[in-house]
Amino acid sequence: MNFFKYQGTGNDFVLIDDRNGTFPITDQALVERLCHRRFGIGADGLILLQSDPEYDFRMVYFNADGAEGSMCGNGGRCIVRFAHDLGLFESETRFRAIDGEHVAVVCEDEIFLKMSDVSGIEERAGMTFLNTGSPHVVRFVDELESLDVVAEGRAMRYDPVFHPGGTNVNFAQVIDDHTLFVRTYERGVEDETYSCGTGVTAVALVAHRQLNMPDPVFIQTLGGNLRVSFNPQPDAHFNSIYLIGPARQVFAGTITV
Ligand SMILES: N[C@H](CCC[C@H](N)C(=O)O)C(=O)O
Repeated sequence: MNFFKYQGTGNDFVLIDDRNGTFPITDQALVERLCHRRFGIGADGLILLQSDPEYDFRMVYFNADGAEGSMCGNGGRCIVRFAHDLGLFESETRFRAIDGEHVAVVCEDEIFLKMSDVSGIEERAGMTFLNTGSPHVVRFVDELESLDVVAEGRAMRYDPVFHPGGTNVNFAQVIDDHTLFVRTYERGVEDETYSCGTGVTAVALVAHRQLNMPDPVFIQTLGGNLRVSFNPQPDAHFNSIYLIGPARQVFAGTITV
């Protein structure tokens, strides 16, 4: 089986062209092994590109633990680049993911990915929580570089108010009037990743709502820079949300197990 490896701001994924639908989709142990950084290829997740009768393609995303995940923003940008590399579209595409339809545009190095509309921001047990396709807590801190993101993130990730699914946890530090530095503890990877697309989207919307940060919000992550553009609506609803940043292929190979 052939595979490709892509990364978007250091969030890395195994991409498989599964348009013939032969990937053993229920084999969670196989996906986990392929994502393992010692026993496999190594990745934060695995994504299948499948055929869809109504769209250019369908995205099926698995976290590194082998379970099918909710929406992945960086993975979404990576599969758009993959579909573009496969010649499935020229500059603009429509595809289906677990949270519904997405449109995206390839513009040189950058992918503009339209995210699902957001229908509110909640306070749960003192934590700011919203769903951008995946569930996210957003917490602003002063000293992000020295923060123990894994320990602090894990404590909230399993908090009973987020049962049964749990949540991803983002920590953000204000850099200037339109820029944030963000680090994320990702559920399903159960570790800090270099960047999380649905996470930085969540942070940008909360920064607009709570800190009046204007559109677009610029985000620095451990793996590079992203920006998030949006159209604010009453009651913390948002539409026309775009996650914008680079995504590229880093290698191609053959799975032999
Ligand atoms: N890395 C992903 C998030 C995956 C979401 C996953 N960790 C979950 O909530 O199941 C992103 O760029 O949006």
